Amino acid sequence: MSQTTSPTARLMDGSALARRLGAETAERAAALTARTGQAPCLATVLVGEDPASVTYVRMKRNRCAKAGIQSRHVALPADTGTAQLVDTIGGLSADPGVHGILLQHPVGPHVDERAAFEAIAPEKDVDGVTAHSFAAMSLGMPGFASCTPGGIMRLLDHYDVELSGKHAVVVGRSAILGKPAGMLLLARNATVTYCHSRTTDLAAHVREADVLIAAVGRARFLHGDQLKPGAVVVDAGYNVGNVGDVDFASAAAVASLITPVPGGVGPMTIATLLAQTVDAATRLSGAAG
Ligand SMILES: NC(=O)C1=CN([C@@H]2O[C@H](COP(=O)(O)OP(=O)(O)OC[C@H]3O[C@@H](n4cnc5c(N)ncnc54)[C@H](OP(=O)(O)O)[C@@H]3O)[C@@H](O)[C@H]2O)C=CC1
Ligand SMILES: Nc1nc(=O)c2c([nH]1)NC[C@@H]1CN(c3ccc(C(=O)N[C@@H](CCC(=O)O)C(=O)O)cc3)C=[N+]21
Repeated sequence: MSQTTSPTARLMDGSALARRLGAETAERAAALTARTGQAPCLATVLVGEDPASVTYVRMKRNRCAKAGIQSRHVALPADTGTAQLVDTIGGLSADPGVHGILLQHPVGPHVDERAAFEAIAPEKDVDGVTAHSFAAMSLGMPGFASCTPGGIMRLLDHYDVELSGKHAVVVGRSAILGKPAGMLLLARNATVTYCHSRTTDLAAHVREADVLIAAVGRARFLHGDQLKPGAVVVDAGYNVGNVGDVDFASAAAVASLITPVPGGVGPMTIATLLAQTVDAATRLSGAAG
């Protein structure tokens, strides 16, 4: 064994864990369909034709099909206004054939995305984007977790990452990622620091992180030389060219555990969405778990 080999972090394999969770979800979907005669159904709503968004939604629908979950796609033109979008989502909220609703973010600057999210009935908010879901999650009440943060927590738990008393630093504070990720870590007794575009001396905060969540949306924004040795690094970034927010090679030499991109947080997001869709369908059908 060479003394000069740099320590290499263990990978947190999101693809493998997502496959396991997916198989479990497929079993639950099949059992529910057999019991009720109706398969769980996820409605996906996409405004415009942004190529990345089109791809994500297609991935989600393919994954649904594999798990025995029906999906219903609603494609709206790019110039759809807030009122029309709210109306469409309101219709899906009231439709008994739909159990979960996903509005793909972002919807474009001319639409009030918050208003559109709030048109999702809380019991169908399987993507965990409504104020109701955020509050429930933050207060430890029953409800759907925001999918990406929920997937991150499943991954951290699977790899037995201790969170209590640890310093978790979340870089990013968006409504569907950074902010709820911090709330879930806080609920698990981590000491949480949020960093964002107005943070002064980001590097000083990042250096103190036992657990680092990168949710910035800038390719290779964070590097190994900024990390505390042995840190657990979760890269939620998914940027053009399929690269994360963390420079993987340099970070893997310093971290104890790290998520790859692709193959880390992304698959866990979709697996969480599907699991929560079956949860919603189970509750809405009145069938026992
Ligand atoms: N794998 C998955 O399932 C998912 C991946 N993503 C990926 O995660 C990344 C983030 O997405 P999302 O949260 O939606 O992005 P947003 O653009 O909504 O948020 C980015 C956040 O990063 C902060 N930020 C931007 N620049 C800096 C900087 N220089 N220093 C510190 N903070 C900064 C912003 O701060 P401020 O608030 O001050 O503007 C903001 O809070 C993207 O790469 C996206 O593709 C997103 C969702 C799911
Ligand atoms: N309301 C809403 N909810 C979201 O959860 C949401 C959203 N809007 N808008 C866009 C982002 C992005 N996102 C991804 C999900 C999975 C992968 C994923 O599975 N990626 C694979 C690679 C897939 C491939 O490119 O082949 C991986 O990382 O291994 C990536 C990105 C969810 N988002």
